[in-house]
Amino acid sequence: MENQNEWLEEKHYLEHSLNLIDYKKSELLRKEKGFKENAVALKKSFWNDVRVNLDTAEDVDETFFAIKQQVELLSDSELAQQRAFRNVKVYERLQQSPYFARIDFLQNGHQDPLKIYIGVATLLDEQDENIVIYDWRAPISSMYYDYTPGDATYETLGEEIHGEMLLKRQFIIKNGQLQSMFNTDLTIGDDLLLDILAQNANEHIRSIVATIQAEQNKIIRHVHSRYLIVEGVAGSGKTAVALQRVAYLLYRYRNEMTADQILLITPNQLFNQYVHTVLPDLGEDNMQQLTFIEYAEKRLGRQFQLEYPYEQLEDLLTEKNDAHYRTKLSAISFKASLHYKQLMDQYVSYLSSKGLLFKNIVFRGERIIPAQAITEYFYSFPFSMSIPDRLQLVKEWLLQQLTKFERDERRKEWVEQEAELLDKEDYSQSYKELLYEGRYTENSFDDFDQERKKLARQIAKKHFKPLRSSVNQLRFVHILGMYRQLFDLNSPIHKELQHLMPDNWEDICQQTLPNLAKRLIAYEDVAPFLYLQDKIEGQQTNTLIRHVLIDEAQDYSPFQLTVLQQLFPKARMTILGDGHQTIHPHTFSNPSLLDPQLYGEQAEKMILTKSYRSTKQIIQLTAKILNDGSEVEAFNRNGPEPSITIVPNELALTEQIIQSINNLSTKFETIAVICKTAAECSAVYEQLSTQVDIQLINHNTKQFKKGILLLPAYMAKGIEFDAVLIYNASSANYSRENERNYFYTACTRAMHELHIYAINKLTYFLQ
Ligand SMILES: Nc1ncnc2c1ncn2[C@@H]1O[C@H](COP(=O)(O)OP(=O)(O)OP(=O)(O)O)[C@@H](O)[C@H]1O
Repeated sequence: MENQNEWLEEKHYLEHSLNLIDYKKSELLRKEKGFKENAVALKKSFWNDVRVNLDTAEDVDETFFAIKQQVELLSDSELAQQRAFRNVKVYERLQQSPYFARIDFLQNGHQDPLKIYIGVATLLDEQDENIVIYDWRAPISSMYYDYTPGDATYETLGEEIHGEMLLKRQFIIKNGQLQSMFNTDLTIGDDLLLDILAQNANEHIRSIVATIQAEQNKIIRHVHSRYLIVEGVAGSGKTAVALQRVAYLLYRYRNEMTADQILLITPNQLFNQYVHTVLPDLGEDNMQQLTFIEYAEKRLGRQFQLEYPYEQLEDLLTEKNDAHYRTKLSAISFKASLHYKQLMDQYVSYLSSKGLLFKNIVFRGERIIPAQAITEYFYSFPFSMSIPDRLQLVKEWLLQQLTKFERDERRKEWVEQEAELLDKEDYSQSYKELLYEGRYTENSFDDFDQERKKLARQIAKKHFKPLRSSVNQLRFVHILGMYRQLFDLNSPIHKELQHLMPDNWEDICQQTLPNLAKRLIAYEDVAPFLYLQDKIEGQQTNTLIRHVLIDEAQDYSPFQLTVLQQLFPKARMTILGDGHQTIHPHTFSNPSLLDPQLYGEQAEKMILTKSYRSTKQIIQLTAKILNDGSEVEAFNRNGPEPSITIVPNELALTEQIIQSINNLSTKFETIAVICKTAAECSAVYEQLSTQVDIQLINHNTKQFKKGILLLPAYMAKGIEFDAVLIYNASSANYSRENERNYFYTACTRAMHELHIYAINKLTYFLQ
């Protein structure tokens, strides 16, 4: 009976909330309509309300301010309309499921407990006085995630509030209907979590707002240190937590920070799509998302060809020759290290007094300012001036020189010839300009002369424009030449910096120079190249970004971190990763971004040891791959034992895989066949695509649909699937110790079932 009463009481509260949401939404729609009409009216009457008078300087000022005022009115009105529109969307979301939990809290010293209903946004009553639903990010809501009924505390405005949690209740509300509710003694009801984790995989990661775990809640709400490092085992919710954290920061700093001031650095475009729906689901605008190589492309892509991270990986994973493999690996590791940064710093200080390289300035095939002259001018300034400051002066000087050259060119024959070839339009344009300048009188003797001069000026200016623009962009500085110079064993720099170079520097030079000769910047050279460019041309910064989150941080090098720190000097950072999933070679034998020592005293580290993605059986098997005694705590969810099948040849392997896909398709929506490389995927696709409907995923894929997928392990990074089939985990295919993490990453993508196949002999990672 008591239960029946509680059910009715909750149904009543839900009804009341839904009515209130309806009322608030219609009020807002009414207001939004008003804002819209206002904006339209303002646009219509814009010029009626502005008296344009440009007679005197005062009139110009007055006109300017009148226009400015109108623009401000219009943008206020449009902003209010946008805000209202966004809030309507929030109400629409609340209409589906207004809240997911309730806690009753009796604060020490108070008489009556407070009933706190928790949802994805705040809902106030008609008078906007009382809170009907609390936002999950409100300080008081924190207790839902942190405590079981009993003593509970939360912090608000720097003060700790103590009391007792009398009730903790969870609801499942769908389409505005109360479907179930249950009181719980556990921090977050295991049953609800189990239910959620047992669901099928999705094309997008889901919001975990109703089931955030206490250890995750700490990360989401942490605001004290500049750098927050989160090291968590595979499937522990790092990505999910990162997204909830963004939503939390947007709420907590709602008057100071907007979504476009937060940047999530991701491994690839596929991952970008995988995560991009969570914030809108939580009622927030999306943050910016960027991959490191995309940033580098923006800076260097027009002048150079860049090697992409997947290309570097493919290259190494397919390298059969052990000696080549070792050399490549050691070059990559060194270039990712802070030793290399030190070498680069020394190099830059060397360049301050000699060795800076410039390009000749060439006009119409003729060298008009030789590089040597630029060098002399540059080094005529005191060495105490920074290189970027001196370059600014060189730039000004070059622009002046170009003005002189431009003036001389006007009198040259090629200009006259070009003037004769001009069409009517150019003539009439120059005629109009002369009239405007008052130099064309229509009855003066020198009108023709004036026009000729004007055209000559125009032609010369047009031809010098690209040159000016490249001088303005400091293109006369030969960054590639200077980077190349570093690897020239005959250059004096080699002697100067030899003490900072590793023993195999000669091998490194041999590997690097052919690429640079082709204007190809290898992935391991990208961050150092950008670093050198910034040291010479001046630091590029983005001070707008206030928070940077780096997901899969184990795959970034210390050098890349330096570049990012310098690029975003005002940003705090959340760095999330798992050392066991390090797959990019530049991070081998370098300090990990998950090491707080890289950041000094401003860093705090939190650890997540429990995995939520996979069944207990999958976690037990994948933990064996690690082979270093690390513990992965499994959430208690059971499923079938993973299988390991050894087959004699490729034909048998294809048969087995097809059979398995057919079986699994009856239970699951997303099944992934994971190969080692894209090259292997292409070959397998040939065999499988004739028999099953399979999507081949490669580095160009931006989105995947539910179904059967075929992809290399590095593309599966950060993503998960109902069932995973590992294609050929043979000892021949996975034989290098460096590939252990790679193999682990592939296997840990499975949520419910994992099936491993190998030709002849299983990789020793699983023996
Ligand atoms: N508190 C939670 N409630 C519900 N689901 C959760 C929770 N925490 C994690 N999950 C689920 O566990 C799965 C793994 O989460 P996520 O991808 O964020 O883990 P990860 O640590 O980033 O994994 P990896 O490092 O292996 O890529 C996701 O399906 C996520 O929704």
